[in-house]
Amino acid sequence: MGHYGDFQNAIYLAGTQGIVPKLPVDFATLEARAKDAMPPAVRDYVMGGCGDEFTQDENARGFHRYGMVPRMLVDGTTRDLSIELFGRRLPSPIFMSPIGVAGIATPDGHGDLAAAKASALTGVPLMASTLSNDPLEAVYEATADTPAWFQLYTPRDPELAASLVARAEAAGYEAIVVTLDTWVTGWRPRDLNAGNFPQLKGAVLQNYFSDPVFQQRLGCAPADNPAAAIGLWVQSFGKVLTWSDLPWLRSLTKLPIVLKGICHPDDARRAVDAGIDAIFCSNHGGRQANGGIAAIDMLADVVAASGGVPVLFDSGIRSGSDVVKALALGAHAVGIGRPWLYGLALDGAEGAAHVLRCILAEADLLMAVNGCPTIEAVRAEGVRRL
Ligand SMILES: Cc1cc2nc3c(=O)[nH]c(=O)nc-3n(C[C@H](O)[C@H](O)[C@H](O)COP(=O)(O)O)c2cc1C
Ligand SMILES: O=C(O)C(=O)c1ccccc1
Repeated sequence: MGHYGDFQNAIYLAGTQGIVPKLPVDFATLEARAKDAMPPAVRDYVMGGCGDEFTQDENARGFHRYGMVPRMLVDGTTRDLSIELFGRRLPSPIFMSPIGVAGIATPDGHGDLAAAKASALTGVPLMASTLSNDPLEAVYEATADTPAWFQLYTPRDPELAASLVARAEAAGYEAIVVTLDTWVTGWRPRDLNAGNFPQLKGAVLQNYFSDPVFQQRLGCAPADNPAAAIGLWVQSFGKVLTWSDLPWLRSLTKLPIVLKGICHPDDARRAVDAGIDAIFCSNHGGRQANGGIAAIDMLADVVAASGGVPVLFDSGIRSGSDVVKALALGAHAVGIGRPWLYGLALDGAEGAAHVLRCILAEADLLMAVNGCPTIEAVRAEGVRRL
């Protein structure tokens, strides 16, 4: 339960004292500012996608194809944006999607801790990436009282996979999110033209370097032989998961398991039949495959196929209105990706928190204006396809 729209009052009130927000409240200006602020290697990696970035652009453009119709004479004085997920009541329906290079997006190299702090400041859960500049235990600590989930890039070495999952569970993460679409890297011209792949320079590999199984396989401390450590990471990364691996994944943890990267309703159905706890409809922000349909255009079908199992969604969310549209199309919770990273790059934890607050404020005010003060009402009202 939150009055997220109050953030707007605070901005206008500060304005009467001549104070304007440190960061922009809209995505376009934020992106332009972040573009200038990020070092080129981070900028290309974060802003770029696959091929000519058709799918990446379509993800955001796709939201223009849906419109809400306002309802009047509804008492929207108090709004309830809370949801229930993984046995918890969460104050809002948004979460921070995993971003593997957050660690190098702040000058101190501790962007993952700053992201976790933004989560703590806002109550918006962080889906912490396997690719991190700080070990997952430290990232979890920094999330404080806000629940956090661990995103798993499943290593080829089953014992290393088991170790990462066990560490995440022991640390306190409340779900394991298995990303399915990134066992091989998609064709990314911006990074290829610059010959830039941060992981190969040793960035964001701390979850591996701090892992006892990884260290045992390496035979020395990663710091003693960084080149060998990076080489072992290259060998370890990217298990090719198939349906037959789901029982093994299930055996690794008691936590809820989420599958990230499902866009086809048949895949959603099969995952639900296999006992998966939640589906994450996402095309990785157009970073893995170009030429694909906008993720938002598949959401309703995935929801219909999931038979009531919660469907998380991301890819192209840029504003509060995008969040509300995704909810109206049946998403249970909505992931924010690049926008929080841009906030983080501009002003650390405070910058990421600012972006999340803006998105929540817009969603809250939109629900008020549209006469849909609860998420149930948003879903019942739905959206029109233009
Ligand atoms: C720079 C960057 C790094 C990412 N790293 C990861 C990752 O480590 N794990 C993962 O599952 N998804 C990763 N993603 C994908 C996001 O979780 C999310 O699906 C995507 O950003 C959604 O698209 P949008 O940001 O354009 O809305 C990454 C995305 C970006 C932009
Ligand atoms: O950049 C990404 O989106 C990402 O998550 C990733 C991670 C490892 C290898 C390739 C891509």
